[in-house]
Amino acid sequence: MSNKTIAFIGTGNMSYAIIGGMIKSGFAPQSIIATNRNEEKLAKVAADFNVRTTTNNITALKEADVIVLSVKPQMMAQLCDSLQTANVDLSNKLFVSVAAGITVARLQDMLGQPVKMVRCMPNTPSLLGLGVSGLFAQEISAEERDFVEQVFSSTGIATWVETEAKINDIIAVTGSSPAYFFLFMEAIEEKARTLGFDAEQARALVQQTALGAAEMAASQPEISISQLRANVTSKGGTTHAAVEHLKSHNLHTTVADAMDACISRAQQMEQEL
Ligand SMILES: NC(=O)c1ccc[n+]([C@@H]2O[C@H](COP(=O)([O-])OP(=O)(O)OC[C@H]3O[C@@H](n4cnc5c(N)ncnc54)[C@H](O)[C@@H]3O)[C@@H](O)[C@H]2O)c1
Ligand code: PRO
Repeated sequence: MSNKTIAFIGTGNMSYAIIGGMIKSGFAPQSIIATNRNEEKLAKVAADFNVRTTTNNITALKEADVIVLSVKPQMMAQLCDSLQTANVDLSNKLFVSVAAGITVARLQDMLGQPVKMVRCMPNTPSLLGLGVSGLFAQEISAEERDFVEQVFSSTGIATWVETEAKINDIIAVTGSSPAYFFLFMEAIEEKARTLGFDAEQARALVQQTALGAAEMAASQPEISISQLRANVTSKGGTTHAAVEHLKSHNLHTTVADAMDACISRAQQMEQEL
C-alpha cells in the first residue's frame, strides 16, 4: 500500500463505510485520519477500525496528503471556508469530494483556490468491500490517479467517468440506488408482516432472498438478469401473476422516472449550493 496519509473530514455514514472497506482490504489504520465535530462518532470509528481521529479539521488537513471532503453538501461551503482561512498550503494536497450536487469549479471556489480535486460518488456497501464508486478528475498526476483508484477499488468497484456530468448519472445508478433496493425490501417485509410472519422472520426471509437473488446474478454473469427472472417465472404460475401486476403498474417507467428525479435533484443542487 502507498505511504500517503488520507484524512476524512466529516466522518459520517459514507466515510465510515469507505474507511471500513479500506481497513478490510489491508490499508494501515495509522495512514487514515477521521475527523468529526461529534466525539461520539469518532469514538466509534476509532473503536471499530483503530484509525487516528481528531475533532480538529486543520490538524488533519496539515498532516494528510489526500483530503476527503465528506460533510453533507449543505455544510460544504462552511467547511471549505474554515479550511481556507487556516493558512495551510493546499497546493500539494489532493482533495476528493464525495458530495452530491457540488461541482469541482464550485468546490474550488469554496476553497478559494484551484486545488487538485477528484469528484467521487461512492455508495454505502463500500463498508463490506461491495461498493461502487464513480470517479472524475482532471489535471491530476498518474500517481495521484492510481492512489485514488487504489483507495476506492479497495472498497469494491471503482470506475472513472469521462465528464463531470456523468457523476450525476452515477448517483442515480449506484450512489442512491442501495436505497431503492432497501425500499423494495421494506415493502416485501411489510407485506410479510401483514401475512402473519413475525418481525424477525419477515426480516430474515426478505434479506436472505435479496442476498440470494444478488448472488445468483453475481455468480452467473453469463445469464442475463431478465433470464434469471424468467427462470423463477412459470408460465401461468404464481410469479407470473405478481410480475404482470408490477409491469401493469409501470414498474420500469416508475424506476426510470425516479432515476431522472435523482439526476435532476443533483443538477438543481449544483445551482443552489
Ligand atoms: N450516505 C450515502 O449513501 C452517500 C453516498 C454517496 C455520497 N454521499 C455524500 O457523502 C457526504 C456525507 O454523507 P453522509 O451520509 O455520510 O452524511 P453524515 O451526516 O452521516 O456525515 C457527515 C458528518 O460530517 C460531520 N460534520 C459536519 N460538519 C463538520 C465539520 N465542519 N467538521 C467535521 N465534521 C463535520 C457531521 O457531524 C456528520 O457526522 C454527502 O456530501 C453525501 O452527498 C453519501
Ligand atoms: N446519498 C446522498 C443523497 O441522498 C448522495 C447519494 C446517496 O443525497
